[in-house]
Formats: sequence, C-alpha cells, structure tokens
Amino acid sequence: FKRNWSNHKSMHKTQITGYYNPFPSFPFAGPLRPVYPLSEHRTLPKSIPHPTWWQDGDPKYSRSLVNRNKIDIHDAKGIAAMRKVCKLAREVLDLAAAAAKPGVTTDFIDELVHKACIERESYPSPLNYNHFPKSCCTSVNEVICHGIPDQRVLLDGDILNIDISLYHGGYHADLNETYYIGDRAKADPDNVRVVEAARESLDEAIKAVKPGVLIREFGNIIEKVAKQKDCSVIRTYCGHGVGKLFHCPPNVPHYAKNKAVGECKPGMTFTIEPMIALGKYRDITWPDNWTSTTIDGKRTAQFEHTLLVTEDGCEILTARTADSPGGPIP
Ligand SMILES: COc1cccc(Cn2ccc3cc(C(=O)NO)cnc32)c1
Ligand SMILES: [Co+2]
Ligand SMILES: [Co+2]
Ligand SMILES: [Co+2]
Repeated sequence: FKRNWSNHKSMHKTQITGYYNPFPSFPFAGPLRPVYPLSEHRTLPKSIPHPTWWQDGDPKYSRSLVNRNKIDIHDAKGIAAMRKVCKLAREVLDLAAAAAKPGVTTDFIDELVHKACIERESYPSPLNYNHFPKSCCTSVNEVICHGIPDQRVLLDGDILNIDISLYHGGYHADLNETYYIGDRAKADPDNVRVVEAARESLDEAIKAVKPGVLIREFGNIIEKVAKQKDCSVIRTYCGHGVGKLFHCPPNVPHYAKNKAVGECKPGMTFTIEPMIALGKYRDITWPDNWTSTTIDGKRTAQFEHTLLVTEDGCEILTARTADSPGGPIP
C-alpha cells in the first residue's frame, strides 16, 4: 500500500502561492525525519529456525474465530523454552543499550542486534514481520514505536527506545527499554518525567499480575501513574500474548476503563508495554507506513517485559540482570 502523495505536492504549491498551510511539515509532527538509505536486507544462516514470515512477510496466523480470545497456558516444557528465549532477548537488549551512544546510528544498533541474535541461534522476530524491514525497532524522541533503524546519528539529549524480540526454540520473547543518550545527569527534566513515568507505570502494573486479576485492570494502574506525572497514555498500541506466536491473545490495553477480555491464569505469558507521552495521546504514522509518532511531536517513552503468571504472582521473564547497563536516574 503506497500513499498517494500527489495532493501533498499541491499543498506545497498553495504554500508558495500564499495560502496558509497549518501543517507545513505534515505528516512529520516533530523535528525528527528518516535518514535514508536503509541498509541492505539482513539474512540469517538457514541452520537457525525461521518463523513463518521470514520469506513472504505473512505471519499466517490463521486464527479460527472460536479461538479469538483463547489464551495459551504453557506446560513445563513451554515455560522452560520461554525462560530461555527471554534470557537471550535480555542479553541482546543489554548489548544494544551499551552501544547506544551519541554519534552511533540506529542502523548500527540494528546490525549489532542482528549479529547478537545469530550468535544466540535466534531469529530477530520483527525481521520481515508484516514486511517490517529491520531486526529491531529503534524509536527516538517523538516516535511512539516501530521506529525503523536508519542512518540517523544518535544525539546527546535524545531518548531512544530499543524494542527487541527473539524467536528461539519455537517461542518468542519481547521486551524494550528507553535510554537517555549522552550525559544522563544533564538530561532534560521533561525527558526524565516521561521516561520515569513509563518505567514506573510498567513496574506498578507488574506488581498487580497474579492469578484472577483481570487483564483490563492494568490500564487503570498505568494511567494513574501517567496522570500523576502529567503525562498521557497512548491508546493505539497494546500489550499482547507472546509465546509460540509473536502476537496472540490477550490484548492488553494500557489506558484506564478499557474493555479487555481475560484474566490472569498460571502458565500464561504476555507483555505489558506502556507508551507514555508528554503531550497528546493521539498518534500519526510516517509515509514509511511503520513509524508512529505523537500527533503533537512531543516526546514519548516505553518499557516492555514478557511476563509469566505463576501460582502466586508473576515472573518477569525478561528481567534485568546484575550486569544490565543503564537504569533509573538516581
Ligand atoms: C501491520 O501493522 C503493523 C504496524 C507496525 C508494526 C507491525 C509489525 N511489527 C514490527 C515490529 C513489531 C513489534 C511489535 C511489538 O509487540 N513490540 O513490542 C509489534 N508489531 C511489530 C505491523
Ligand atoms: Co513534501
Ligand atoms: Co516489543
Ligand atoms: Co510487544
């Protein structure tokens, strides 16, 4: 699907002939622009198991209507596989985070992620998923999610979200974090407010995960934290079941008073991945049909974990380890 940009040029013409154009940079709501060309399509050795979409981009998730809301409960083997792929995904995210410095391009981060996946006999799940062009998502400043790694150089003062998903042993892991680029001690107070609101809203939601809790409860918790920090909650993108499939039930909205279906039961695995914004919650997508930004160009931050519901609570399968870099500003 290619947008028809012919009227776009006419908008520029009217600009030159003096008509007022309220959105001169449409559809770029903030200062960020893509920096092309994207690097060559990356591949993996065929010895590494590939998901269904590696070649034609189609997940082929033939979901029968009956199972529309059925949430998978993993057996011991499945739980062991999820622990393994989530540990590998955490290692890859930590390697990417350590490289995220001023002067480095997001494409370099993607190349590092791709190689780290191969070293771990894992496929980077986003690669060619619905035709997504790269092996991870790198979302800078006003980008909410699904940022495409390109030739843009990271700048001191940027905030960068790196979203990693791995496919290993027949199961997917999914996690992301937002990092301060450059001197964290000099980070803009608004950057700190939105990043720490996202971090804290996820942490508070995770504390509530245990058998019997309704999936729709997490949005109430997340929105309460966001509002306390004078931030908004993005509504378009939700957390999701993750396991044998990259995306499956339950759908996990991050906003209050949502109508999500389902309750937590031991053995299910899903992500909670709140996207929090300094300004309006509405989103707009770039002409690349992937990159989603806030409608007002204000900055946004996200954190994501893959969680396992246990008999008495939850296990954060993608938890940081002792040698994970970064972390909250003290
Ligand atoms: C068809 O519509 C879309 C639109 C945007 C993106 C994609 C495909 N896609 C690619 C990477 C990716 C990551 C996640 C994720 O859960 N992150 O936590 C979700 N979707 C993803 C499809
Ligand atoms: Co133009
Ligand atoms: Co993710
Ligand atoms: Co996700």
